[in-house]
Amino acid sequence: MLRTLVRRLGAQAAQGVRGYASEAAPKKSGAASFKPDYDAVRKAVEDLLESNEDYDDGSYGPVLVRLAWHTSGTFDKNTNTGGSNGATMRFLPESNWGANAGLAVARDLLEPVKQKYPWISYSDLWTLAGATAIEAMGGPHIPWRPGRSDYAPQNFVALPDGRLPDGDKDAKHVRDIFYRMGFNDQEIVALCGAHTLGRCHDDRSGFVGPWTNAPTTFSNLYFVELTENKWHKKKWKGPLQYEDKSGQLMMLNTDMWLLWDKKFKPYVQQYAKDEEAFFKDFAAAFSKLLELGVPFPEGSAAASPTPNK
Ligand code: HEM
Repeated sequence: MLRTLVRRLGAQAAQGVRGYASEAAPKKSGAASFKPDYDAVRKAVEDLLESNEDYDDGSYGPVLVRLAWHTSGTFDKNTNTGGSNGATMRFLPESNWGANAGLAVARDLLEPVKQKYPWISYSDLWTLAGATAIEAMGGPHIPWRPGRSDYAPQNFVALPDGRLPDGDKDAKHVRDIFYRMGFNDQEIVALCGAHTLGRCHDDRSGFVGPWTNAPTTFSNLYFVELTENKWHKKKWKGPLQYEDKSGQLMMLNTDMWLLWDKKFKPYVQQYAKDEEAFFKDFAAAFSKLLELGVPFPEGSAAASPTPNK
């Protein structure tokens, strides 16, 4: 029964992979002198960020950060499954999960970079693109190292849906999801500070609006808004979300729970006051997120090919 299921999912996976470049390993000829240039990949990603001024708030940065997070946030420490290794979001059913709605934009955006630098795995590319976007939008340096590989469609086992968080749920749900990945309360709050970027789209998640008035700049503004603004339930037919008096800014129920929960709240308050602490904690937690479940060679510490400038 299990075997049939795996086979069926494998077949779906093969459908889901259509349209992506084949898994090209670094060319063997001249392999001795081949040195992957990750800085060139970073540069190619940076060039894409503001390549379309009509897209959202003028930057693809936020959706690239969401791709890096969703490809990594499937990790389950108890079964050691999920995570960025394998880039399984290329395949059905994960590519079609409701939680991943809209991420085809980010995956397709990166496709020309993959074509130009075929030696990089999708899993390294997607995570490096997220780290690059954070830095390019004014955020901290994110320690990143290569080493992820892509599963061939026939070798991959589909993950169960439901590993990513739902915005209309409470603190227990948030803890269930992030503890499963191996994060603690402080890391959870730091990571959710990424909502300083980007916006919700009604045709993706069903929610609408940005969390801050500067959604293409990485800052601690999300925590400032959360603590200093006044939030009330939005009156509409859509899913439960909160809005401020202006009606321009929003918070998800899970965002509000960071403020309402006694153990989360001190970190929200700290990060609202101290951007440096937020940057430091975010960089550590985001780097950890991108590495969950990746079988790096022993002894290779997280390090970026582009050191902090
Ligand atoms: C309780 C945890 C979380 C929940 C429930 C949640 C939920 C959501 C939802 C519903 C959206 C809107 C998607 C859309 O309509 O386009 C969103 C966007 C976003 N999320 Fe989260 N998220 C969570 C944690 C995180 C984390 C940990 C990160 C990164 C470290 C992150 C980064 C982002 C970014 C950057 C966007 C904006 C994407 C864009 O503008 O296209 N989120 N999130």
